Amino acid sequence: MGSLTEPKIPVVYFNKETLNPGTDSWALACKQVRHAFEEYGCFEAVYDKVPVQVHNSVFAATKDLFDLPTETLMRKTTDRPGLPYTPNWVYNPLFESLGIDYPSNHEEVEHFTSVMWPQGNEGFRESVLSFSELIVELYETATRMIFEGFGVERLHDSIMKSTFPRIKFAKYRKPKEDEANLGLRIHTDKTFITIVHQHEVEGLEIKYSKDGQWLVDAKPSPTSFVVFAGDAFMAWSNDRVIPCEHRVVMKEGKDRYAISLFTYIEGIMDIPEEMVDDEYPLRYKPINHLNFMKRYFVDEEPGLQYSPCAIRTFCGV
Ligand SMILES: O=C(O)CCC(=O)C(=O)O
Ligand SMILES: [Fe+2]
Repeated sequence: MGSLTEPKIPVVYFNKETLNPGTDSWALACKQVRHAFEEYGCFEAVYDKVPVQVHNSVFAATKDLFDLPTETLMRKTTDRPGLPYTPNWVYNPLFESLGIDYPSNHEEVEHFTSVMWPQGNEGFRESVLSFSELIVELYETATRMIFEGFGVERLHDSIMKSTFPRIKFAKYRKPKEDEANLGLRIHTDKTFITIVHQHEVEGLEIKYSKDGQWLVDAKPSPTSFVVFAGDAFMAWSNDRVIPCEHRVVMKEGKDRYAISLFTYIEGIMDIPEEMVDDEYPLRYKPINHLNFMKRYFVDEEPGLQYSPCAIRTFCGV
């Protein structure tokens, strides 16, 4: 007999009850996020701390950004690895994205804003800072829950100290009549954790790795944030968590915008001993995540960044 409910990614509520470490609701949420990561490699966080006006103004800022000429968007804003600007290139012709490192840091956002708008753009800077503070806080809380769920809360503070966050603004232009409607081809993220926040137009599709079926994706909403385990998290968890493949399909015939927080780990990331046992013997060497990024985003063919699990080749034992 078929299931009566649609296959969905798990939903975890981040609200007054669950956000209180030490309470039963917190402990339950820790179990839920661990289960979601082990089973699906992702979950939807329903997070009501982002006021609707912050949601609206950061997406208005995103539209302003992509209205700038391509030559402006190509300007150098950072020396850190990865691809700060991804133009509409051959792999994903509808997609372009641009990132800001340490997006809740005032100087970093000011620097980015002054490169894009030498005359200044206070509206952009302030909307990005207000939104980033909240999404970075969500990353910290979600990671705290995940670590507690796996019994490695002792490592949380050091991961936070070495986290390098980058916010990525993405625009997917609506396909022309003779164009395919694939916005972003199927991939896993090269991050430690990714949090995706969508604006109005749907399109994110997520695959359930255990049986390969496409899950009902999280619909855009000001309170919806999809938390993905990236390839570096897979290595850190010693393959207990397998990142889910996902893609963007443009179904609504409209331009689409999304903002994601991508996190990377600076320095050497060891595989915690708690992740290793008879069922999961050690599968990875300690990882320099940023070197992995350099290799797969800068030196190599850009297409390699979509190949799932490149991290196994990079640092598998
Ligand atoms: O736009 C989205 O909803 C997802 C973006 C994404 O998967 C990515 O940039 O890695
Ligand atoms: Fe992704």
